[in-house]
Amino acid sequence: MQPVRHPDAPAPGELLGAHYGECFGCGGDQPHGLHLEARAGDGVGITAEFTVRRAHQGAPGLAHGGVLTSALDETLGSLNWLLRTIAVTGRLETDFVRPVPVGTVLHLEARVTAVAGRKIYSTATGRIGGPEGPVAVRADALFIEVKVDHFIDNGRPEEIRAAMSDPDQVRRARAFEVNP
Ligand SMILES: CCCCCCCC(=O)SCCNC(=O)CCNC(=O)[C@H](O)C(C)(C)COP(=O)(O)OP(=O)(O)OC[C@H]1O[C@@H](n2cnc3c(N)ncnc32)[C@H](O)[C@@H]1OP(=O)(O)O
Repeated sequence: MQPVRHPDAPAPGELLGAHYGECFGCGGDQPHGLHLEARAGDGVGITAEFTVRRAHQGAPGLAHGGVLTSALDETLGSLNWLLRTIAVTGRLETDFVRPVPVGTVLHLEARVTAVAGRKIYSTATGRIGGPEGPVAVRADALFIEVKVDHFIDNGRPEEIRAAMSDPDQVRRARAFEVNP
């Protein structure tokens, strides 16, 4: 099925903000995290930027492939905001096309390609040298829709308790509420 942008999705161009302050991908409270900033795009699409820092190296002066995959995963996960669905990564296949030096701004773009029941198919690219620059990484993903209980039942209790007692966190979680 063709993906459908939820009527209450953030407007195109709107900065999405972090879904969880401790998230390695987007959280502001993770000193070595990616601090990825995502914006709603047109249709069921997202754009995001991530600056590769020293803490993200694999080889001298180059980004670690797993970190680049994390940036793609986070960007693809941000598509949840547009579907207003809670979904987790089930499968993620990454192509590394060009090396990415430290200091690079990775310009990411992701979109949902199809939805089939609980399965959400999506694709993403990361470009260097500008939003129209050459593709350095790309990924195809399958996200699976879950209930909020997925996190409550599986997360370590102390973090779950802290998140549930934080009104800001509860407000952010509501943006992902399952469609009525
Ligand atoms: C804004 C938010 C940002 C978030 C960004 C970061 C996103 C993440 O990194 S999330 C963290 C990483 N992911 C995880 O921890 C998920 C761990 N895995 C799980 O919990 C489970 O395997 C889960 C929930 C994905 C699926 O389990 P379950 O709910 O029992 O579903 P299940 O019935 O097995 O599968 C549902 C469908 O998906 C398919 N499926 C599930 N996993 C896969 C897979 N890996 N590959 C292919 N297909 C799969 C099944 O075949 C099934 O298809 P169908 O309906 O056609 O029969």
